[in-house]
Amino acid sequence: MAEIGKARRTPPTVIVDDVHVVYRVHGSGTGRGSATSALGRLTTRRSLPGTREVHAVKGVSFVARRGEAVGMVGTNGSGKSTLLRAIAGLLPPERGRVYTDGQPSLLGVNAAMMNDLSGERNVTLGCLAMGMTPQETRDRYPGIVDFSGINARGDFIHMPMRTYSSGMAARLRFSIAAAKTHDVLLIDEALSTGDGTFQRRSRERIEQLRAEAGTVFLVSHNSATIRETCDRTLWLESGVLRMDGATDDVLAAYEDFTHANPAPRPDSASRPDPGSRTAPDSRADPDSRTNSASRTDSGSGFGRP
Ligand SMILES: Nc1ncnc2c1ncn2[C@@H]1O[C@H](COP(=O)(O)OP(=O)(O)OP(=O)(O)O)[C@@H](O)[C@H]1O
Repeated sequence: MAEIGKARRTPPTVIVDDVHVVYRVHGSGTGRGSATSALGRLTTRRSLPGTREVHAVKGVSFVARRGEAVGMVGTNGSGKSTLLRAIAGLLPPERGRVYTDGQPSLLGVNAAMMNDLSGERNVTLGCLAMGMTPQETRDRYPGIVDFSGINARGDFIHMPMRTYSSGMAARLRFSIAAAKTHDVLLIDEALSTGDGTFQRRSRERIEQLRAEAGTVFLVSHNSATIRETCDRTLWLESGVLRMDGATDDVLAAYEDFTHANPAPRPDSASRPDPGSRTAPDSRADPDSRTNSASRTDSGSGFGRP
């Protein structure tokens, strides 16, 4: 477990101890089965015949400390988002434990917002959901709208969110989440959306959040973003933590790896590496997925949503 320089002296905020996360994908079996047989499987914890398991995170351990911004890199399907969700307490580990000091907040580009409601209503709901009082919500509202830049080209904040571009929606989501000081803020690719100006503002806000004693995790495929934001980086590959260290060292090793192992071209998609990727159809149908929840071993520090 690598720990970086001066951060070693500050208290830990996240301890990930030998965490494994397994997805169970149902739907490749032949019939639906009876209620009695389903009940039997529940009580004996046997899987449905035809259930596929995806071992997305395999024995990952590390400690993150107050004031650190930790990048997370890895090729597609390497387990970065899954690990973030496990740290956020949204996916129970199959094995191992996650301990957090304070409430982790996951900010992903897919975080739920109400598309039929206006940006304004979403800001209010988001602030209340993060635990702000109605008065705090009213006080922060103008700052959030300003930060997002949503109104730069007209009065979009009063329009339904479904009229926003994906970049605008991501900016508003980031602005809502960044309005609060988080103990542990988990950001999944949020900075890669939005224009250059917004990305710069986001980086500055992450710096402030760090200074305000939080810990920030940032998943991104953009090495420049990771380099500018994080001084420590974790590299995940096929669910395994391959490297944990200073960002420059980890990115150099990761970039060597991706040059030596370029991503498969679309015409070779018919020959996937069965060890590293799930068949695409298992991600396509949300109803066919069940997250492994047979055993919840996560630490007591979690506030479950
Ligand atoms: N809900 C799910 N059900 C089944 N398998 C899943 C689910 N979500 C992710 N997976 C699988 O788990 C593995 C890790 O996926 P994950 O999304 O964590 O990777 P990632 O590193 O974030 O990928 P990317 O960089 O493409 O966003 C992949 O094999 C993926 O297909």
